[in-house]
Amino acid sequence: MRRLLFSSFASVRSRFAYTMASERPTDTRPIVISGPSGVGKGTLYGLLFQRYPDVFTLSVSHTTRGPRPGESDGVHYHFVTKEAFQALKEQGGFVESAQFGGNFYGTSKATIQEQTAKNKIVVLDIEVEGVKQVKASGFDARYVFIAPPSEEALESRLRGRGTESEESVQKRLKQAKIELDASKIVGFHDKIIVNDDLETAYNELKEFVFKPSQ
Ligand SMILES: Nc1ncnc2c1ncn2[C@@H]1O[C@H](COP(=O)(O)OP(=O)(O)OP(=O)(O)O)[C@@H](O)[C@H]1O
Repeated sequence: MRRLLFSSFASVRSRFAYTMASERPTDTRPIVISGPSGVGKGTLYGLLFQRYPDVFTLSVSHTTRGPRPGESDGVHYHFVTKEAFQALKEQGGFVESAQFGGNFYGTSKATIQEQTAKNKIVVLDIEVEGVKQVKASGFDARYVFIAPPSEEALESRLRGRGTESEESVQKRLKQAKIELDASKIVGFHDKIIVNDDLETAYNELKEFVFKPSQ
């Protein structure tokens, strides 16, 4: 859902001491993070990026929508035409792609390879359908699901963020049920983190990410 909104984590980040660390995980596979909108995915990986700026990076998606003011090509998105998107899709160039509101979005294999070549661990923030596609593509990654402590907490975070219309809140809560159902499939995710207390959830994420590869 990052595609709809790159979340602000300023309000919660002030609760943390700002420390930049230099360790690197030994497992450098991309990390796919999913979970319902408003659960705190962006907040959690935002903290990881803030503390390990040289280690992690968010995958830059392709989109056929036009840039919004302040967005630059290659930074916020790779802005492409529908024809170019379709051509890349036909060549099997995406690990996942989807359509929202008449526009196409996708994560290209080349983008992940380029970011990995820059010695970065790539984080993908995608919805459950995308996660299924990434898995089906045989792409080697680690899968993390961020769960809310309760449906009520999720609704209150979504409303508290102050970014959604009532219609959008309802749409996201409906989609949340689909995301939560996927989290119940045994083995679908490598790690499920309940984002109740932020610091505890962040530490769980960090611990998982830095867990030595088996
Ligand atoms: N543990 C927490 N306790 C209380 N509030 C939290 C916690 N984690 C995040 N929040 C708040 O919840 C709101 C939603 O968080 P965030 O925007 O990171 O969610 P998201 O999962 O990235 O959503 P989207 O998928 O829509 O981008 C934000 O206002 C954030 O500050």
